[in-house]
Amino acid sequence: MCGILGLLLHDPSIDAASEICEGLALLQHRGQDACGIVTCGPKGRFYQCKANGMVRDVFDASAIARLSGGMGVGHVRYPTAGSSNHAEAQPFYVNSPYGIVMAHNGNLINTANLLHMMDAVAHRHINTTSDSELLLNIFADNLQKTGKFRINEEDIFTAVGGLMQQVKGAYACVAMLAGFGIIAFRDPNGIRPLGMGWRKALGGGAGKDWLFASESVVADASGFGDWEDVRPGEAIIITRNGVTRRQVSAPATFAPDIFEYVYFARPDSVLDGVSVYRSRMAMGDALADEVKRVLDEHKLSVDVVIPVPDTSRVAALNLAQKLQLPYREGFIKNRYVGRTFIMPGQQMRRKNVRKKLNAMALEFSGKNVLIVDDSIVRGTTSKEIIQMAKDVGAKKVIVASCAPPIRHVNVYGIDMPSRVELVAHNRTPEEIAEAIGADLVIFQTLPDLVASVRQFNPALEAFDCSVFTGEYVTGGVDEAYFNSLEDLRSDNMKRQAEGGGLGALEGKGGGAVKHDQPGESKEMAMGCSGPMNGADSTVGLHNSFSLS
Ligand SMILES: O=P(O)(O)OC[C@H]1O[C@H](OP(=O)(O)OP(=O)(O)O)[C@H](O)[C@@H]1O
Ligand SMILES: NC(=O)CC[C@H](N)C(=O)O
Ligand SMILES: [Mg+2]
Repeated sequence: MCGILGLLLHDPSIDAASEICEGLALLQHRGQDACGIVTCGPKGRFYQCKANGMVRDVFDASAIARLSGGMGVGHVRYPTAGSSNHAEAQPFYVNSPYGIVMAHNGNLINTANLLHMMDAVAHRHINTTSDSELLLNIFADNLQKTGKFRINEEDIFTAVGGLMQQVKGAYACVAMLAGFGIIAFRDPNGIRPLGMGWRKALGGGAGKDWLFASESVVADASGFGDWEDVRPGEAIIITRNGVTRRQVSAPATFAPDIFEYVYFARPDSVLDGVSVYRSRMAMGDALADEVKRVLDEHKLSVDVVIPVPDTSRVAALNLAQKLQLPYREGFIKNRYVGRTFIMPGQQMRRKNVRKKLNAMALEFSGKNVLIVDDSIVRGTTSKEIIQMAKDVGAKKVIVASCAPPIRHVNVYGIDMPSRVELVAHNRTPEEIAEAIGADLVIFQTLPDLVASVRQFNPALEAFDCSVFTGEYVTGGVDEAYFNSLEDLRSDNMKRQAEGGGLGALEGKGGGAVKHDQPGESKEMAMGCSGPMNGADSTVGLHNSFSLS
């Protein structure tokens, strides 16, 4: 899950970079691997800074000062395709037919066909294994087909409409056209979130500043109001002359990813008309009923409810209140360690659970504890914390999950590529309990989870629940696809790829990408030096491209 952001200030003499940076920090929970900002300054010149790392590490005051211009696009990355190499940090840039940059949240599922098309038909070079670079090139190719020296809104809508017919998968995108404006669009199923808001222009006057962001929390923090969601299959263009929007794809089932509400989004965000916070409260209420039923069935009682910081707190508190049980913060979190689930390797994830959480003996010792988490995916967190609870004297450890068992891979922007890594895959709840060392595991039912979200916006027809059901709303996902995904992205393969250099991952990336040209590593091509970039090679990826 990545975070994307686009900002257009009415007054081009005010730099947008510092606000984009603050906004990205608010989206940090969506991606911790890499981040980037590209701004567009006078004469349509782009300025870029992107690298691996968290927002606070990549952008210091001098980096921000170099990012000139009153509009820009930003990204925080959690890789789901390609590699973690900094060459795949976003936004991506192409210089033909116009200067275009793009930030993408989601994951494409027909990349092999698209790569072939880019190579054999469009003759465009894709320099990384990122599906997002591919997506940008498809957009650019569609613009190129207009054959125009200068394009207009109509051409852009046509290009995005064409892209929506060519591309399968999940994509919420914010693009920027040099000297023109910002374009946002969302796939026809609206799988990944994206919204927009405006405020009175900084610097006064009658104009408006415009913001696009993955989550509404960014708008709250920077004074943007009238937040509304980009509609599935819609494209919106913002220039300094105003807003134009168009439904560019035929209607499809609107199916936002329910896992956004379970885990990904911040509780203070509102996505597609549903407060994430309220939905998590409802998840806690519904789970309380299921917990009561199962405990009665097993003739078990619980002394205390303990959340797993951070995400499960909201639900756990409601659950405890409904069951009239004490709620205690038995695990204390080191606030300086990020989210573990979105870390890239299993070893790192396991080590970080221990670094991040500490069990307080006084809340566990001699008690039957009910630990509540939002989800159990690989079981990394639950396995470690159950052991920690037992080490400090818990009598019985029962785990309750706000989400049903996750038995299927995610292909839409969450890095769950391998069935065998999922602790619930091919296991019954009893077997899951055994695998993670719990005395009992209790899962939310899928109808209860769906109702917890939908009750706040009955207009939502459906949700992407593929990780629970194995049903994929876009189609185009079959056994062969799962096998190839597993071959490419399972933890095992990632480890081997790290050991064997980038080639190991890239070799499977699809026929069109020519990674094996002698003497040209990906890093050289996209990194700090070389013909495309400007000066400043010593400071990482800060540079500017001249469009003249
Ligand atoms: O079964 P697993 O593979 O361990 O994945 C599930 C866990 O990972 C997430 O926590 P994370 O630490 O990423 O973030 P949080 O602090 O927001 O809860 C999630 O909230 C669960 O606790
Ligand atoms: N999680 C995401 O949205 C990832 C975006 C894109 N697929 C990447 O790997 O960079
Ligand atoms: Mg957690």
